Amino acid sequence: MATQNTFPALKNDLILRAARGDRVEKTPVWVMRQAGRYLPEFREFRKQHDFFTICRTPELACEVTLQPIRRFDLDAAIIFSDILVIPQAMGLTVEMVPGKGPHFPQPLQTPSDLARLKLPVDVNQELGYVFKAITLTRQKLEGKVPLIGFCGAPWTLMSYMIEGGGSPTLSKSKAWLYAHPDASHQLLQSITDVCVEYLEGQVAAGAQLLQVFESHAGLLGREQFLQFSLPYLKQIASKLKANLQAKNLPIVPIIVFAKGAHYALKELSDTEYDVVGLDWTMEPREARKCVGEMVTLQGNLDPCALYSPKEDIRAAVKKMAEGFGSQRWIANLGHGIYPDMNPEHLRTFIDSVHEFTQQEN
Ligand SMILES: Cc1c2[nH]c(c1CCC(=O)O)Cc1[nH]c(c(CCC(=O)O)c1C)Cc1[nH]c(c(CCC(=O)O)c1C)Cc1[nH]c(c(CCC(=O)O)c1C)C2
Repeated sequence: MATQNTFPALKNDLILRAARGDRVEKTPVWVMRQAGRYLPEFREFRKQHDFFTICRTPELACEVTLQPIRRFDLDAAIIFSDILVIPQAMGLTVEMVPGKGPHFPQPLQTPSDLARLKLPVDVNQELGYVFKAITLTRQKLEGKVPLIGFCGAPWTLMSYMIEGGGSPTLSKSKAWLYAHPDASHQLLQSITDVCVEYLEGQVAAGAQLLQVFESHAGLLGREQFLQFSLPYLKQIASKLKANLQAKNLPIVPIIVFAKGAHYALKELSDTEYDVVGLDWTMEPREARKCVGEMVTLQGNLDPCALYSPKEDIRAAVKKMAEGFGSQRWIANLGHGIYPDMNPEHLRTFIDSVHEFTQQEN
């Protein structure tokens, strides 16, 4: 059974308090894709190392995770990895094509292809490299900020496994939902089982907060989301928390980020997730009215707002802070930061969150 390592004492627990709904003296902030191509030091590093080699080598993944923490006053680190390590663990080949993104040379085409998946997955064997990276990074962070672990949600991973890469319509994977609902549920359940064990392993390795990325929720309508996404998201949170408790591991807070699922915000808040992430299309006050007071919200500045001059970024952050209020909020962008963004504009975003949310006493 997994046992917890000992780690340096945590000096900044703002994000953990905000996630649990405890009082904070200022709003914590982190940014999706904060370790990545917009940083010149990451681009330099990538010239020397292949993407999945970085993910699979704990020392390299740790170094890249720490890059944004050295530069900015962030309140959390997120382990460098990718959501597509789960499809790899299930036996599919995934390549990262520079400048293009992920590519599956042999995606799933028909339900008979499910037989190609290597099931059940031995998570420790296939994904143990992520656990090692987490443990090393937690040590190297020296308690400066908490470390976030993550995974892709079942529908988002299923869609990559069928589309074979990014797709503007997801028409092939959505076709499965309508033409092969039973095979779709079978695949979604297999992915869910891996997600639960994978997140548990991340906590055992030292992750202090988790995020589940349902990046492709927006292309599902409400009906399809309630049928093919939400039940699996719910299963992940409830089974994970039960397993953590049974194994005497820390019951860490979990964030669900279902991009584009404005149509199911209430349902998302009625789950065992502690935090609901918002994309930039949702209005903070409306979202708060919809979800009530018992859940923390995360988000949600339009990432493209970082293209504006610094003064406008500050004004946008001030407005966002007024909308969310001072408690039960984790500041973030409404999706990941883009590769061509100026890191100094990200600094303005981070510093103005702290400036505008600092409490008097
Ligand atoms: C959390 C995370 C992810 N990827 C990376 C991280 C690292 C940690 C961090 O956030 O800093 C590194 C991470 N992952 C990738 C990169 C760039 C690859 C490179 O360096 O060449 C980086 C830094 C590659 C990647 N991997 C993926 C894409 C998107 C492709 C598409 O358009 O469909 C891309 C471009 C899949 C992916 N990967 C991820 C998501 C969920 C978040 C989101 O919605 O953006 C998704 C959808 C999650």
